[in-house]
Amino acid sequence: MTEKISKCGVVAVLGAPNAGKSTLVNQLVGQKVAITSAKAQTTRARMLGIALHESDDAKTQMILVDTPGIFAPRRRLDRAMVSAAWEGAESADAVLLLVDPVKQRRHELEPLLESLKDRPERKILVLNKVDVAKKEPLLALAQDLSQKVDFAEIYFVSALTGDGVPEMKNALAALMPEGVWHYPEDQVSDASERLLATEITREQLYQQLHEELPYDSAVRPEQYKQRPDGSLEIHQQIVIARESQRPIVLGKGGSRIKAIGEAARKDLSEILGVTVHLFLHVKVDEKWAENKEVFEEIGLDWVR
Ligand SMILES: Nc1nc2c(ncn2[C@@H]2O[C@H](COP(=O)(O)OP(=O)(O)OP(=O)(O)O)[C@@H](O)[C@H]2O)c(=O)[nH]1
Repeated sequence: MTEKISKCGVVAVLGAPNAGKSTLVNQLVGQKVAITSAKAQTTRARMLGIALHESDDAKTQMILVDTPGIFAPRRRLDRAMVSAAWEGAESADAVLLLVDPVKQRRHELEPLLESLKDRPERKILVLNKVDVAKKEPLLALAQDLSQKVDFAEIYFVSALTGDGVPEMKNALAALMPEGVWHYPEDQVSDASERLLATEITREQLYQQLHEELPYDSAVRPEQYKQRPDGSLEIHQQIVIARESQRPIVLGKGGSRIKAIGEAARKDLSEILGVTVHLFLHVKVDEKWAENKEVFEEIGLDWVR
């Protein structure tokens, strides 16, 4: 029996906020590594997912860079998100542009298309959400976008149901260069557990507070330690910008924060495969978004 060729490469996943990048990365990896939510701009940290692919002649490791949604930055926090996105796309072997054909406003894609145009990597256009999109406008959009950028391939998928994803994954794997794997076979993400844990809590904040959640909130890791029985004790701080936001997060008699903590704890226990004890504390810090230390803790570089 001949040995299979080893291949390894980086795929940058670009797209507007809410296009479904995190859902797609999770689908390609086969488990939850990036958080998803119905609210735009959820992805703050640059998270990696690692997808494996095997064909008749090759075993391929694809390092997926799940970039934060790209949009015109104003605040420092937003600028850091955008800078992290482009850093992710810097040395990729393929760039995948993911578009939500239902909600995406065409003109808002313009800056992204413009910057993609001259990039040297192979570019792949992926139109997402085919489970809810109508066929004719979808084809028209594909045609329109490929007039602007020279896409090597175009795929129609549903990141949610997985429809069309295996075909797209085959094509991506074929584009990866020969080389040794960068990560061990069982590793699915390079995000540290500490950071992943705060992302899980933040996902619950989004899900349970819906529109009431102040945009300028963050979850900071405080303590992360293993107890002698092997279980994990995790303390996190939910930072909000104003005292008036505290009752929203706490809920009546603390019921909200309790539900948030309970759901996050369950999710974390499942993902990490150990019993988790999660403690959440609410802190008011008007200036947290101007604090370098907080930025670094939540996995962002400090940009001016
Ligand atoms: N119907 C449908 N919904 C989808 C599909 N893919 C993603 N979604 C939904 O679209 C919303 C956004 O998905 P995310 O994966 O969080 O999007 P994102 O691009 O990572 O968003 P940011 O973190 O804001 O950059 C979620 O409610 C998903 O469930 C799909 O194929 N079909």
